[in-house]
Amino acid sequence: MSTAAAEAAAAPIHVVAAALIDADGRVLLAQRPEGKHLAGYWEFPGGKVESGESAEQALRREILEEIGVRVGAVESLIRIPWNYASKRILLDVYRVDSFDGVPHSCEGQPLKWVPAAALDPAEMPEADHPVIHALALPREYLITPEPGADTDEFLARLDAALARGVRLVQLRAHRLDDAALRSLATACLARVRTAGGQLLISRRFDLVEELDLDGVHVSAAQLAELGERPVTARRWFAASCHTAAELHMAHRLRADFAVLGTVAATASHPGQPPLGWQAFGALCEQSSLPVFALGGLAPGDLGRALQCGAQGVAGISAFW
Ligand SMILES: Nc1nc2c([nH]c(=O)n2[C@@H]2O[C@H](COP(=O)(O)OP(=O)(O)OP(=O)(O)O)[C@@H](O)[C@H]2O)c(=O)[nH]1
Ligand SMILES: [Mg+2]
Repeated sequence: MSTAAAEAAAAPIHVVAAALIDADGRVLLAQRPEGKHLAGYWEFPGGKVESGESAEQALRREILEEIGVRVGAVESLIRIPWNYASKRILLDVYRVDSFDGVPHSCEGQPLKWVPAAALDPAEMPEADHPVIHALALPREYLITPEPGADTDEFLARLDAALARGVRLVQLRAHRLDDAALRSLATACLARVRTAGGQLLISRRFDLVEELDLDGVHVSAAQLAELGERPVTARRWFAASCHTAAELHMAHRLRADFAVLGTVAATASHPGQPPLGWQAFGALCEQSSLPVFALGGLAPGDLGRALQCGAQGVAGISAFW
């Protein structure tokens, strides 16, 4: 085999797919036909990029061919490198909220609309599981600073962030005793839930069920010691990562998403050399998880993070 042929053989198959969303927040799924790879599973409509086509052109062509609608604006959602036993794919998924026409089955495949919150990983191909999480996650992830003595002020800041539109919050309180932590977590949870958001707790997976929190966010050091996913599938399991090895470990332990940094220099972690956007983007591309950019960033860095293939931006000081 020539070098070029070997490289082509090693390249993953680029597959584009659409998370087509209707006005009621339901997502369109198509059932894979008998006799094909992953027959019977429900997938996002789409297919392979042909040579000479851009990903977006391929998406528009596939959606017109398979479900007969013209796609409007598209938003890149997540790119998932995935190895099946028989093939390697890059599943490149776009969120499509605007389209012309009524989706219908053009190739005989059964179709159904499923509320985004009810997407069931058990009936979808494994490579699609991170897509379900990417659809459920917002673009901003607030990590609280260590709470001080003034709880009222802390809760007022949280309220202000929720009023600004934050919906995913990690309570990061490492210095409180257990009683104070339980009480603060309960107070935060009530506020976050009222705003329709979700609250994760840093490190303390032992408190998730007890306090009915929405999930846990573990440190990279904890990740290295965990033998398995520490919370049930209905809770979020997130991990802090700094390297490709840690992202890989997060994936192996079935984390739902990762936070990767430090992207820029930050006063809160002065010892950590920043990755910079380029290295951040390269690590994001290799990961099959939704990844938030963290470290020295502000909400205004979202565009840059999305260009790198990130789910969004996470932060403490500039978000608080
Ligand atoms: N369209 C689509 N394909 C997916 C998804 N998830 C996933 O693993 N795949 C895989 O991506 C590959 C590309 O699918 P495809 O629609 O172009 O091709 P196909 O297997 O139907 O075969 P074909 O060569 O006859 O077109 C398949 O192996 C499929 O199993 C998904 O959500 N949507
Ligand atoms: Mg197809």
